[in-house]
Amino acid sequence: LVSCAKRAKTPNSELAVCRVLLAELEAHQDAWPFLSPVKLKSVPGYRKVIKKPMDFFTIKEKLINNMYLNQENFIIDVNLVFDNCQKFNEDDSEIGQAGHRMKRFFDKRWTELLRKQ
Ligand SMILES: Cn1cc(C(=O)NCCN)ccc1=O
Repeated sequence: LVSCAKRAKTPNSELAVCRVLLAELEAHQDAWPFLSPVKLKSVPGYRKVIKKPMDFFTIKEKLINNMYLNQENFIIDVNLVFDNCQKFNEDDSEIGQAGHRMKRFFDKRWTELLRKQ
């Protein structure tokens, strides 16, 4: 048969990759600073400095509630976690180092997973 047009990627297959990626992020040994929202009451200055807090638990909730229309919106939120971390923490701090390691891991994995599609 004449080759048919490439089937459009259904949104849920795009989001399936996001669920796989998020599970890997949560399981990473350096994920501990990012697993839940930063406690604004117990971290002085965080509320003022970080305009758009984000964390892996919030991302999971948004995935479950279909609040991501595509991969791009998911990637934006994950990168927000790491950008917030770099803004608020010194690079040589425990949390700063964890953030850099998590970002490197994420960048590697989503290019691997997306290049495969
Ligand atoms: C990502 N991040 C986390 C914390 C924190 O205190 N997390 C609780 C770990 N149990 C503080 C600053 C920050 O940028």
